[in-house]
Amino acid sequence: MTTEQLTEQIKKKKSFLCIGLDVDLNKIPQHVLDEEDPIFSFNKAIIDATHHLCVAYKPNTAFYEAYGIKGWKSLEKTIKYLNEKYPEIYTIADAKRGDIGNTSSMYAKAFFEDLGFDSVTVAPYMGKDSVEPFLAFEHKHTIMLALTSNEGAFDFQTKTIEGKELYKQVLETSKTWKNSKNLMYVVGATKAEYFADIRNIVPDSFLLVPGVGAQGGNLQDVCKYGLNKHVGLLINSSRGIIYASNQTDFAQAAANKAKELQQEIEVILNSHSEE
Ligand SMILES: O=C(O)c1cc(=O)[nH]c(=O)n1[C@@H]1O[C@H](COP(=O)(O)O)[C@@H](O)[C@H]1O
Repeated sequence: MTTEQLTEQIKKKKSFLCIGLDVDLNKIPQHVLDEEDPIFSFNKAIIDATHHLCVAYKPNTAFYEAYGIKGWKSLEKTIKYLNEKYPEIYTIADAKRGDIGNTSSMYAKAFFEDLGFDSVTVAPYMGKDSVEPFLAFEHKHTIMLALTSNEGAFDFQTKTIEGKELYKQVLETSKTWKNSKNLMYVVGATKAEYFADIRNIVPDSFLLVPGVGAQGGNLQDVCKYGLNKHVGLLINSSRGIIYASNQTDFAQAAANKAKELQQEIEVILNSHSEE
């Protein structure tokens, strides 16, 4: 999916919500555990109940890899279901990959070609030749970690090196890479005070913003400086939506939580379009 198509969906659905499918078998309702493929059954119910309220889903691959081959199969079934039943939905494989060039090419092939995701998250630590193999894929996006939501973001990302914070250097340098038009960036919702500076460096890029809900980030604070003229934001919530209930009403409870966020987003979008 192109960024233009994603923006169209955001305007049509009045939502830039991304729902994180971080499925933990210890947290899902007991009756779903009796199904043949509990992870897929859980995802399918959540997707069917929430697809009209969001524009994207982001399975974090750790939650699938943790269950071995079975987990990987559940991930494959989930992305296939999304691509077949809801082709208008944008999909993100949250895998945080990145390695020497030929290895990165294989990671890109796995997520873009084999599984058929629209995008994948990557870490920038290994530099240009570790990210460019992902960027080579036409109509696919590489979502690079810029300033993450966790406390450890202050260990390296905000450190000043040769007069500039590292996360700023990552953003600036990545703009010089081949096919950089295929880049999006991860910025944590817990880092709202950094959005103005980030938007100065990447005014037109999409930002994937995790950390609202369970991690305490605030939607209004993020939107104040995070929005750009095309909207340019995807706000992710995982636990705050999918574990709203662990009873038989779990899918409806997730939809209610998603609806709360979507309505908040709709108000923001309406006032943004009037500016
Ligand atoms: O790349 C990410 O999505 C990510 C980056 C980041 O800085 N912080 C962060 O929480 N994430 C992911 O976003 C999701 C957040 O989940 P919740 O805190 O449950 O909403 C998890 O899958 C995290 O791995």
